[in-house]
Amino acid sequence: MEAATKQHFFHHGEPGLEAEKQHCHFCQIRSFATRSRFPVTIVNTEDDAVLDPHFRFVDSSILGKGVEPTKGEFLTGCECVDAEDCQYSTCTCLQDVDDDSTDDEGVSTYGETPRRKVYAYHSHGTKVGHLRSKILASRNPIYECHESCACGSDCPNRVVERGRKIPLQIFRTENRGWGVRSTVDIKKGQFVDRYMGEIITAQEANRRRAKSHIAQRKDVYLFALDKFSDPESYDERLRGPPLEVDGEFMSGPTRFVNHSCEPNMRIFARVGDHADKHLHDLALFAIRDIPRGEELTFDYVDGIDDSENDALDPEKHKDMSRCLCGSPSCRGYLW
Ligand SMILES: C[S@@+](CC[C@H](N)C(=O)[O-])C[C@H]1O[C@@H](n2cnc3c(N)ncnc32)[C@H](O)[C@@H]1O
Repeated sequence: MEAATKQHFFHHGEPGLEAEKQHCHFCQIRSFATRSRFPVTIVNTEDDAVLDPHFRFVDSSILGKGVEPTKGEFLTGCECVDAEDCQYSTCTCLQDVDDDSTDDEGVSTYGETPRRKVYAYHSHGTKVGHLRSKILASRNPIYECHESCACGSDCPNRVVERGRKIPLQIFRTENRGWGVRSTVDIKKGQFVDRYMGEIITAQEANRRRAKSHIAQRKDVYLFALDKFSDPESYDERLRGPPLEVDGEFMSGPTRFVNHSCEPNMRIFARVGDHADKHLHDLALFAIRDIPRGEELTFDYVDGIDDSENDALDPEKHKDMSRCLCGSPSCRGYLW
C-alpha cells in the first residue's frame, strides 16, 4: 500500500507519466467531479494488500458492445412546469408507480384533477430527499425525473440523478478483503451511491461466467437489470434475457461493499427515462441510520426466494463459502 501511495503522491504531479497515471487508482478517484466535496479514499491499516491493478474506478456505467441507449427522438419526460408537481400521480414520470397506499402524503387536486402524492421520498423537514419507510421496506422500483423532463435540475424527484453526496472510504477489513464505510453519519432512507460497471448483454455475461477463474463467484459482480423483464412485453428489449452490470473490473466504490445477512443498505431499481427501462440504475439506500465508520453492507441474495437460497440448504453447505458477516442472524454461507 505504501509503495502505491508513494508513487502517486510524490511522482504523479510530474509531466510525462500519462500512461502510468491512467492505471493509478488514486489518480482515477481524484478525477471524479465530486472529489472535493465527497471524496473517495482508500486506506489499509491491516496488511500490505493493494487494490487489484486490473481494476479501474469509473463514475458512471459504461455501455458494452451491443448495448444501445434509446435514440434521442424516443426519449420522453414530464412536462411539469413547477417542479413541486413532480411528486404527484399527474407527473408522467410517476405514472407507473404502484400506488396501493392510503398513507401519510394524501390527495390534492390539480385544477379539476384529483392527484395523489406518489413520490418515493420525504418532501418536508429533516428527512427531505430520503426514501420513505414504505418504499424502503419494499422492492418497488423508484421512478425519477431526468434530463428529458421540463422540470429543472432542482426538481425534488432527482435524488439518484444528482449523484452520491456521501464521502466513502474503501478500507481493508480484518477477514473479508476490502470493504466500504462512510466518513459521515448516514440517515435512514438516504441515497448512498449507484452500483456501476460495464453494462453487457446476457450472452456476454454468460461468456464471462464461463471464462472466470472465480467460477460461480463471478455472480457477485454481475447484477441482472431484470426489474422490468417480461416475456410478454411489447418492447423486445424487455422480453429478455436482461442486460447485466459487471462491476468486477470497472466500477465505483460500491463494488467493494461486502455482504451481510443483516445489512444496513438495500439495492433498488431506479428508472429515469421510461424508454430506457432496460438500462435502469441500481441504487443503494440506507435502510437504517448508519453511524460514520460502520461498514456498509447489503444482502447479496436479497429478494431470492428461500427455496432457491442454497445457504438455507444443509446438503449444499460442503461446497459453499462461509459467510463472515458476523451478524446474529447470519445464515452461515454465502454461495
Ligand atoms: C463484491 S466483492 C466485495 C469486495 C471484496 N471484499 C474485495 O476485497 O474485493 C465480494 C467478495 O467479497 C468477499 N465477501 C463479501 N462479503 C462477505 C462475507 N459476508 N463473508 C465472507 N466474504 C465476503 C467474498 O470474497 C466475495 O467474493
